[in-house]
Amino acid sequence: MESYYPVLLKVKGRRCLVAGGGSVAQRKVRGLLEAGADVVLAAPQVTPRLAELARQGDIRLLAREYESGDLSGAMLVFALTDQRHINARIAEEARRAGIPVNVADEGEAGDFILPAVLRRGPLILTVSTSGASPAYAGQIKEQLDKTFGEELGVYVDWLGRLRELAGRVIPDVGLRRELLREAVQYPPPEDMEDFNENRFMLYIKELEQKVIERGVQHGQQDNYSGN
Ligand SMILES: C[C@@]1(CC(=O)O)c2cc3[nH]c(cc4nc(cc5[nH]c(cc(n2)[C@H]1CCC(=O)O)[C@@](C)(CC(=O)O)[C@@H]5CCC(=O)O)C(CC(=O)O)=C4CCC(=O)O)c(CCC(=O)O)c3CC(=O)O
Ligand SMILES: NC(=O)C1=CN([C@@H]2O[C@H](COP(=O)(O)OP(=O)(O)OC[C@H]3O[C@@H](n4cnc5c(N)ncnc54)[C@H](O)[C@@H]3O)[C@@H](O)[C@H]2O)C=CC1
Repeated sequence: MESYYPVLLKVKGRRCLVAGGGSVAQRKVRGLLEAGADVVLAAPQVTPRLAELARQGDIRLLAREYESGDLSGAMLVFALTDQRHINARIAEEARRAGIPVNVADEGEAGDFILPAVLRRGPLILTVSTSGASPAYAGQIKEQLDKTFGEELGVYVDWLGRLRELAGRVIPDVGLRRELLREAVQYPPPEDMEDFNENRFMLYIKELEQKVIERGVQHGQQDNYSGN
């Protein structure tokens, strides 16, 4: 079994070439669009949903078989046809062009594989079995879906704003770090929708006070090292 290296890629506005227009392509295109990719899809037949996306202008459809050269200028390539030899040919062309490729019918033949993905605003939970059992990755995602509600997205958004604010108002790196670690010990506040900067400042002050008190207890109030 391969040992894969997980990353989160920035694909916004970047061209991603998808060959194939079946249910697998539909799932992967949805993930690409969620991340703002510029999707070009080559396939003689596509699902109704993919046809609709093309009609709406959300993806560019080349309504024909994949042709050599279609992948030029792409950041990522997806070989998702039901023709094993075609997928292998596309993977070979991508490799020659130095473009990472995902191969649907033989994961290990590609350069990268996709995890099951659950999004809650900026919080992204991903699950992979390294190709051992895609169905199990999907099942764990379903379990996470029940555990992690939509409010987690609001909470993480809020933590992002707290962090941005802390960056502006707390120059001391060590204190800031203590504070931000402390902040995630809090349960999500009930009234996050009523967020305003004053409330935020109160929250930060409260946390800051806690950190300082703890520093005093340990006789380290002037000794935040930032490490
Ligand atoms: C290697 C990988 C490469 C890649 O596609 O990137 C790959 C490869 C293959 N999948 C196959 C089959 C199935 N794939 C799914 C579902 C998903 N497959 C996904 C990823 C991956 N699939 C990568 C590994 C990820 C990992 O292991 O963690 C998910 C997680 C993400 C996504 O696709 O977006 C998505 C779930 C998303 C969700 O639920 O949210 C189901 C379940 C279903 O359809 O309900 C089945 C049938 C049951 C089964 O086989 O388990 C086959 C055999 C094809 C054949 O028989 O011809 C191959 C070929 C091979 O084994 O190499
Ligand atoms: N990686 C994964 O998560 C999974 C992978 N698979 C594999 O992925 C393959 C595709 O699965 P589905 O989408 O369900 O198949 P599908 O049969 O629904 O769709 C196949 C698509 O490939 C297109 N196609 C055929 N020849 C082509 C060519 N020369 N150029 C461009 N497009 C071409 C067809 O027009 C069609 O749109 C399956 O053969 C299977 O081996 C299947 C399930 C999950």
